[in-house]
Amino acid sequence: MSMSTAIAVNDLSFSWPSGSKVLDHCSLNIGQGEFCMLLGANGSGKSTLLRLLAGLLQSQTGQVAIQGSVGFVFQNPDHQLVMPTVGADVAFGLVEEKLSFLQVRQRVSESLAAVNLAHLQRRPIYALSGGQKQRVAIAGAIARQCNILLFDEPTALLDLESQLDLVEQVRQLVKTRGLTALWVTHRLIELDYCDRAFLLDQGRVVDQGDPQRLKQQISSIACG
Ligand SMILES: Nc1ncnc2c1ncn2[C@@H]1O[C@H](COP(=O)(O)OP(=O)(O)OP(=O)(O)O)[C@@H](O)[C@H]1O
Repeated sequence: MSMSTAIAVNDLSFSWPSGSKVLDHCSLNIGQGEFCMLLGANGSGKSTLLRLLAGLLQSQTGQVAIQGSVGFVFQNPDHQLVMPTVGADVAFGLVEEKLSFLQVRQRVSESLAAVNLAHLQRRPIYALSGGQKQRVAIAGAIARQCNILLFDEPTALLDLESQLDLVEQVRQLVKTRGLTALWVTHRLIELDYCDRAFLLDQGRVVDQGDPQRLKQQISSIACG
């Protein structure tokens, strides 16, 4: 079966002006409809890679090809939710698009329903749990019709129950809507939810494939 490529990274390198090399001839491919995870030690270049994919940073050498539009979900939702209420925040992401009032209302309610938050549309952001805030950020990306979702340690601030709720929800969204997702994590239990995983070390993909194999390998390194 051939699968079309949603994210292609080819021989990508990136250094900060200070000279430290963060990505070093990094390559990976992700097919449309895949839920992939990216693992690696602190400083291995995971966040930098996501920022290059999202166009928030420019690479010096190598290529990035993205089929579609990218939505980004950060570790701390308080850095990305800007409006006072749930519905207003999702609508705010649509200001650049030429939509009628009714179209905006439709997109907001449809995207909140997709993350099971339809009942919280009028709720102030400050009154949400961490997991609910992350779902508002995801609804924002869905409202903008992003087909590629990048997650930078989205569960780092969540307790175990909300962590597993979120990753399960993202898996369902990816599978029911044919989205593509790349999810950075340090929490190995989350590997149970993805299709494929990549291990980054010193700015290069050093291993990739079956998440359960990678999980065993990483936990044996961590314990050994
Ligand atoms: N704005 C910046 N200027 C200079 N160096 C930076 C900047 N941002 C990150 N770095 C450095 O780039 C390297 C890679 O950082 P990056 O955040 O991509 O790693 P990471 O794998 O996401 O790590 P973590 O798991 O800790 O989030 C680190 O050594 C970091 O100190």
